[in-house]
Amino acid sequence: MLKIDQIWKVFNEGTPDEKVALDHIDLHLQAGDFVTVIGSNGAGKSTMLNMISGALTPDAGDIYIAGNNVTKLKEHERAQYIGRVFQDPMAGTAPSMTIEENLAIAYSRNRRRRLRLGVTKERREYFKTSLETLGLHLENRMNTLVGMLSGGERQALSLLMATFTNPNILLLDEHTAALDPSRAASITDITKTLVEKDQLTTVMVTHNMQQALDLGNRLIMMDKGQIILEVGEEEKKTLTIPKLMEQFQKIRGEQLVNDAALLS
Ligand SMILES: Nc1ncnc2c1ncn2[C@@H]1O[C@H](COP(=O)(O)OP(=O)(O)OP(=O)(O)O)[C@@H](O)[C@H]1O
Repeated sequence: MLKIDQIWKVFNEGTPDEKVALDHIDLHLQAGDFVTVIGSNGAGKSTMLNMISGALTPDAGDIYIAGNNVTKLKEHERAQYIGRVFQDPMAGTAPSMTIEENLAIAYSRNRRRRLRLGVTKERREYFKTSLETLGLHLENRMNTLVGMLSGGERQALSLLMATFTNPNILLLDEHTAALDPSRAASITDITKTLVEKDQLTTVMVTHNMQQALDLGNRLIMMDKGQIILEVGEEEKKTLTIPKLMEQFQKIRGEQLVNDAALLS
């Protein structure tokens, strides 16, 4: 479903600030794979997500989604393949529109040809049922402006909207990092539910190692622009934070930076 083939990206090439952000990255995901991505600050995690979404283009290498080479497609041209939730709860939704209006926009994406008039009631029922799956009672607040919602509620709505079109790839970019622990836990649960419901192929960047272990069937660790560790389904079931730290030490010959967020 997703094939990242020898991606290379350097920022500020030829200047004193030159930085190799991605150093020949390879990643292949089968349909339904859910990979969690961890790594220290500046490892290249966001750059990799930006490559997949088309926000950045690689200097070398190719990206395939559902068998299509999308390397040269601009972000809006590959939006049909991708759902994305950002760290900032304000980023994925329109605050001056109601919950229902936000959902209607997300629902209509990629459905232009299939959209028929006169299904409003049906659609509203679908929105309600979908909102119920979040367990936040937002189905009773369809006419509330999204700007009035808490960060957690907004992030849950962003997740629902990102998955509405059944994207080929769901990108989660530290989407629980800005929330307090209980709201983050709730969004983690909702993520599990929504991804499992549609068996979405998912790439989730997180600084929270426990979350990286709890979610998904695969895990990768990045460092200095490289994928330095890939953990498959079976191994992931028995993986622990100390084991991960040990692996890092073995590969890099140094301790994983003592980053409080990474270890939270
Ligand atoms: N637009 C840019 N211009 C110049 N350098 C950049 C740019 N974007 C990222 N970088 C650099 O590329 C490297 C990888 O950055 P990236 O944001 O992908 O790391 P990350 O793993 O997501 O880090 P963090 O966990 O801190 O968000 C870093 O050294 C960063 O400073």
